Amino acid sequence: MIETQDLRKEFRDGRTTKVAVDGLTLAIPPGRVTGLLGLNGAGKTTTIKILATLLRPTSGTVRVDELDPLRDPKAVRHRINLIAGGERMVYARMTGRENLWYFGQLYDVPRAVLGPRIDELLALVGLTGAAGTVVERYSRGMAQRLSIARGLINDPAYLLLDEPTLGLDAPIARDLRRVVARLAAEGKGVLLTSHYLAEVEELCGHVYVIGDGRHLTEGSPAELTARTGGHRTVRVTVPGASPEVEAAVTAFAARAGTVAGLDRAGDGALVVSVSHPGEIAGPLTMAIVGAGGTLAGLEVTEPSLEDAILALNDAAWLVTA
Ligand SMILES: Nc1ncnc2c1ncn2[C@@H]1O[C@H](COP(=O)(O)OP(=O)(O)OP(=O)(O)O)[C@@H](O)[C@H]1O
Repeated sequence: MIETQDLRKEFRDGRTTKVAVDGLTLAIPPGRVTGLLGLNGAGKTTTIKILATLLRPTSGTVRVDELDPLRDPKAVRHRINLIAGGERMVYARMTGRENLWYFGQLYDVPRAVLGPRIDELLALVGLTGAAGTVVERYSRGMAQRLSIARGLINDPAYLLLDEPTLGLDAPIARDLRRVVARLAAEGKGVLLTSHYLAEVEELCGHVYVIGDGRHLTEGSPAELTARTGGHRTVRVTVPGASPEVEAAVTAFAARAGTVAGLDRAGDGALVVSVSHPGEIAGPLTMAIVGAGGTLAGLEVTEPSLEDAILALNDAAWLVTA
């Protein structure tokens, strides 16, 4: 388990002090993808750099399987690895395989282990065929996949992923997500920051939301969405709807404390759309059927984590403004 307690990082620049991380207490257990979310400048990268032993915290503690990175940096570095999507973390003049040899030797991976591990990792990220090609001839997606393999070369127990799919095409990003999910399923602890909330929603079992370096909230993506009062939208199509149906829908929405969207489709069918935090699909359809309408289609869109985070950030602004 990686645990932080009251982590704080200040950057001093002349007379001004910027508090990038302000009292964060986090847990990153094995076997789960843990998300770290926040707007630009929230303190995500600084936190990850502290966990990766690249920055010293101003105060607070970090423990990696009970080890203190300040006292035992070498042992900690053997347990963790960092992959930052925005940065080129491999050498352009070397081939994929040479890069992995190089980084494996930096981590003191025994030669007998390193050879087979490199083959496995190249296969995992789909670069077996390009292993002998110099990286400057790789596409951006290939270089990023090699960075993932590089991040696994020391077989870390914990993987710190800072925007791993940044700028990648959708199919390549999807492949990477599969790799990340598999690694967590196999027992690795993963910390993920990402601007793609759908990615966080798909992968993370638990998410910390931070703003201005401070803890705002945490929970599973579903819990966060529910807690911030996200609205689910119900869309119902009613062919040949009478004015009574329209009136019944409007009255139902008013009783539920919302407003119904009423549109006519090309074929004259009434398309009703109602947003509400509660379970309203059932009562809405009963109101329609009760007024003599028939249903041709029903679609429920769940509230997204994106809505939840935006709501949280608005709330944080209100508190700090
Ligand atoms: N070396 C530094 N010196 C001074 N200020 C810094 C330094 N590094 C980061 N900061 C500041 O600390 C705050 C947090 O930055 P950080 O990069 O951790 O945020 P982030 O959440 O990763 O943002 P982004 O989503 O834009 O990557 C920002 O206000 C940033 O300007």
